[in-house]
Amino acid sequence: MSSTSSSSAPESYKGKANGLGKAFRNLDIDGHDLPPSPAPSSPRNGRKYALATELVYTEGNDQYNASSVPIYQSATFKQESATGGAGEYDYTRSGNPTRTHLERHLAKIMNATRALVVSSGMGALDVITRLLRPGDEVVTGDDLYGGTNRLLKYLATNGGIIVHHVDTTNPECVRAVINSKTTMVLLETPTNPLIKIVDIPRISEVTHAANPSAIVAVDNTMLSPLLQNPLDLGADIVYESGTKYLSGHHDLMAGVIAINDPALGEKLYFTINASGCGLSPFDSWLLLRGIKTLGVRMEKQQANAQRIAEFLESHGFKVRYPGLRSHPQYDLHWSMARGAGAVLSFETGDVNVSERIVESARLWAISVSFGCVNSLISMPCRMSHASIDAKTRAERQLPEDIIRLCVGIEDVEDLIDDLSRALVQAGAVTVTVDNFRALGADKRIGGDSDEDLTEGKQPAQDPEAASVPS
Ligand SMILES: Cc1ncc(COP(=O)(O)O)c(C=O)c1O
Ligand SMILES: N[C@@H](CCSC[C@H](N)C(=O)O)C(=O)O
Repeated sequence: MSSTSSSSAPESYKGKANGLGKAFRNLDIDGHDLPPSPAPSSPRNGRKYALATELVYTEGNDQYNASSVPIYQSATFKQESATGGAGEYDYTRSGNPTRTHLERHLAKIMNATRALVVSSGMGALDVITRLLRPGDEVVTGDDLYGGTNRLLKYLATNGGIIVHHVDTTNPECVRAVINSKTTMVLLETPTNPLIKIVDIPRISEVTHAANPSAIVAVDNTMLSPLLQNPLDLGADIVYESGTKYLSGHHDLMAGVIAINDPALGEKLYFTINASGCGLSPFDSWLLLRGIKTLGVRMEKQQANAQRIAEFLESHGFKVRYPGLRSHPQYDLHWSMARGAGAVLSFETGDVNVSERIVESARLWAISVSFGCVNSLISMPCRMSHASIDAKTRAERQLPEDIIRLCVGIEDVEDLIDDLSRALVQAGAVTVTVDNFRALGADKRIGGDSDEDLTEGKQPAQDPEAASVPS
């Protein structure tokens, strides 16, 4: 698909077959190893299609040949006899045909032998962390989604788990804390919200060498299976918030877990059935529907994100986005992923200025989350990461002024216009006749002078008084 030939991709990468030679390597195409289902979603002819095709291609054996998998909106399924005559399904907490169909479809596109779907991304992490026992040690990053940090803190406080937050961009920092009690290494890449890149293959290698029974779990929410397959890179578990790119419309909550090890799959399934967090039939149907447009949505979203990132950088902002060559881990990112995604963050140097930008935007909705078709703007320290206390945020060097942009599928010129207006209105830029430049930009780039930048000129505060150069 054309996301592979995006202008952000390194030259050496362009023209590669989207990693699909590797994708589906572990696919059980006939479904023999998958849990039984009345609704197969793998092609019966066994043919592997390109990922963009597989996203939309499903097969079922519905009695009426329904093109859209039916929603089995039933809590119970009648049995044929009272004694051990359990059919394929008995109770929706334990299993439901719509959910199974979705799980098989996800296993296919996540290049896993088994996928499981639960009621939210945090629900997925909750299921995964129930593999831990008191005294176990977890190694994780120092830049993590706030909710992930919160759950780990809860487990450290109440569950007897020891959690090490280290700089996971440096595999040596991970190696330094791994010991025989390390049972899990939990990674995000790109991280939320600092967009740091973590070397999944290297950390998996280091972890498994130090402790072969330790599990490497990767949160792939930022990229989705369209752009990165952590299981192919050495991870043991991949999980995602289906609330984001997989569904794409912010109309449902879901979490997805994918694995290749059947024994691990059984343990995770046990927890889902025992705790009752399996995804409902209606949300399973809705998520399946969303997945079918993942390819086109992501392609447009990341093309827009690339333009926005370049726009902000060209006006002197410090931008974090792996599609920019200035990203310090650009090569590492592209060695693992097939695209840069559509989340970026930038800094203004002033929390109040950032707040004004966010509040001045009109097209960009002030909202947490990402992956939606609509563009969103947020201040992570006040919103998605507010559950990390201010002291910890400071220790982990999370800039209070950071603004996160989650780019949607709108017309990119409209997005740039709206952002430009918000920057001017917020006084985040110095405006000249035909340009504008981030305040403090020249200090950041080592005093480079800019012909267009008038020394000492006051930033425009009045939106109506400022025209918006592009
Ligand atoms: C990277 C990441 N992982 C996991 C989650 C949790 O997902 P959910 O909101 O679906 O519980 C989120 C956001 O909420 C996230 O940003
Ligand atoms: N109030 C919520 C905040 C959810 S943040 C959602 C998303 N992961 C993001 O990064 O924007 C909470 O406390 O969890």
